[in-house]
Amino acid sequence: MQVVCEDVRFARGAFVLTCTGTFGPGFHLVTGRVGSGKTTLALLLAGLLDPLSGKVRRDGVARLTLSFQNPEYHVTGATVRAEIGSYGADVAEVSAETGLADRLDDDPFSLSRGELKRLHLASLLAGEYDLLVLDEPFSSLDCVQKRRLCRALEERRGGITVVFTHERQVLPAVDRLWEVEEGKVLDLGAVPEAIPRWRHAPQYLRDALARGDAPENVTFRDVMEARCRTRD
Ligand SMILES: Nc1ncnc2c1ncn2[C@@H]1O[C@H](COP(=O)(O)OP(=O)(O)OP(=O)(O)O)[C@@H](O)[C@H]1O
Repeated sequence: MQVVCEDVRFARGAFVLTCTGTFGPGFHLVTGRVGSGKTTLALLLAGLLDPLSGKVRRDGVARLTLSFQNPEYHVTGATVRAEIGSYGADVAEVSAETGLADRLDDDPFSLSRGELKRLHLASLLAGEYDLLVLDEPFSSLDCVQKRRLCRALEERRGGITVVFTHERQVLPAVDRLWEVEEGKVLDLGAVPEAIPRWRHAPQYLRDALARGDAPENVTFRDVMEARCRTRD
């Protein structure tokens, strides 16, 4: 199973995105500045945009989904109950997990942005996908929810998970790092070898590298463990 970008080129006015690379099974983290082309790449990977030239091949991918940054884009149900059901997810489970058991008959648009994001992600992650593309899944979540989301993503087995994010504090452990620089998609390689090449690395990771520590992954916990190892 893999998503292969073969000489992909996409343009909108002056903006051009290019990508050659393979998203294999595992967890991919894609970062880049505002407007660098992350959402464009997410849409191309999920097949919601077609390249102008080149090809996005989805080998062995039968079930795929894309989570938009704005949870409102996903709403189709008139009630929270109907909304959870629209994903094919278990209403009791998802409502308990999200603390929305007493809001089942409410309009999803009456929820706060964070509540709606949580509802969307919990409903979505109840499903199984060969390719799961998440655009800014951490936005609108508090720290506790971000950590829960990291755990849920890390626990996924099999398939390809691609997370596009600006998040700088709470990150999941990942297998491969990518960066988008002004439309150019760069495969930095597998973690941990890719970490020193990561220009968008959060400050805690930069500090660790500057100290000479060698974290095994990108989470704050990995940095703390590397610090302990170095001191030993
Ligand atoms: N529908 C559109 N029409 C014209 N230009 C667009 C359109 N959508 C995006 N763009 C432009 O394409 C470029 C890349 O946008 P994209 O949304 O992929 O960036 P991004 O890295 O996801 O940004 P952000 O971090 O703000 O989410 C930007 O310059 C953006 O203004």
